[in-house]
Amino acid sequence: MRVNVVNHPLVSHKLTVLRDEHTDSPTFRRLTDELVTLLAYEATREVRVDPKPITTPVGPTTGVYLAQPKPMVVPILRAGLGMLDGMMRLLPTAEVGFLGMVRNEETLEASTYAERLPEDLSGRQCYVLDPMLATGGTLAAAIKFLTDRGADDITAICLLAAPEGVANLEKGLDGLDVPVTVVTAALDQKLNEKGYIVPGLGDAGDRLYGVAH
Ligand SMILES: O=P(O)(O)OC[C@H]1O[C@H](OP(=O)(O)OP(=O)(O)O)[C@H](O)[C@@H]1O
Ligand SMILES: O=c1cc[nH]c(=O)[nH]1
Ligand SMILES: [Mg+2]
Repeated sequence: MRVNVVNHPLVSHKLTVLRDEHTDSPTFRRLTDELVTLLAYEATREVRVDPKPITTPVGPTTGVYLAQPKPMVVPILRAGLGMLDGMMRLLPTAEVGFLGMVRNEETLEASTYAERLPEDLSGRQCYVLDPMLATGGTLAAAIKFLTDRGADDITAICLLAAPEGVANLEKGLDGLDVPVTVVTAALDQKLNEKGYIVPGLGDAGDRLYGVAH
C-alpha cells in the first residue's frame, strides 16, 4: 500500500481553516470541495488512458483519452458525499457508485447499510472518497467490498489519516493482490480514546451535514 501525503501550501492553508472549530458548515463544505479537487489531481496521476488520434485545426496528432471501462468514483456515505462534486469536477466522465457505511461509536466497528454499485467491477479503477481514515475499519471494509467485485486498482482520497489507521489498513490488506494507494492532505498525530483523529477536525459528517440522530 502506498500513502501519498500531499505537501502543498494551499492544501495546508485550506486544511487549517477546515480544522478550526469556528469554521461553519457552509465554509466547511466549500473547503472540503476545494481540497478534494487539489487531492484528486495527485490521486489521478495514474488514471488509465489510451492513445487517441485527433485532428487539430492545424493538423493530425495523437493525444490520450480516459480508458474504458471508465473509472468508478465511490463516496462513502455520509461524509464522503461532501467530496463527490470536487472529485467529479476533475473526472466528469467517471461513473459513481455509492457505499453507505457507519462506524459504531462504541465498538468502532464499521458496518454497511447501503450500496449501489455494479455487481461486476472487473478491470475497474476505483476512487474511494472518505474524509477520515481513523481506525481504518471503514476503508478496509470498503476496499474489500470493491475488490470482491473485481476492482483491480484502488485509490482512496482522505482529508486526514491517523497513523494507527494506516497501519491497521496495511495489515488488513495483507495478501490482497490489488494495488491500493491512500492520498491524504495530512497524516495526523494519533487517535484518541474515542477513536477520533488528533488534532483532526472532529466529526466530518456532523460538520458537513449537522448532527446525525
Ligand atoms: O476509520 P474509521 O475508524 O472506520 O472511521 C472513519 C469513518 O468514520 C466516519 O464516518 P461515520 O461512521 O461517522 O459516518 P458518517 O459519515 O455518516 O458521519 C468517517 O466519515 C469515516 O467513514
Ligand atoms: O476523527 C474522526 C474519526 C472518525 N470520524 C470522524 O468524522 N472523525
Ligand atoms: Mg460521522
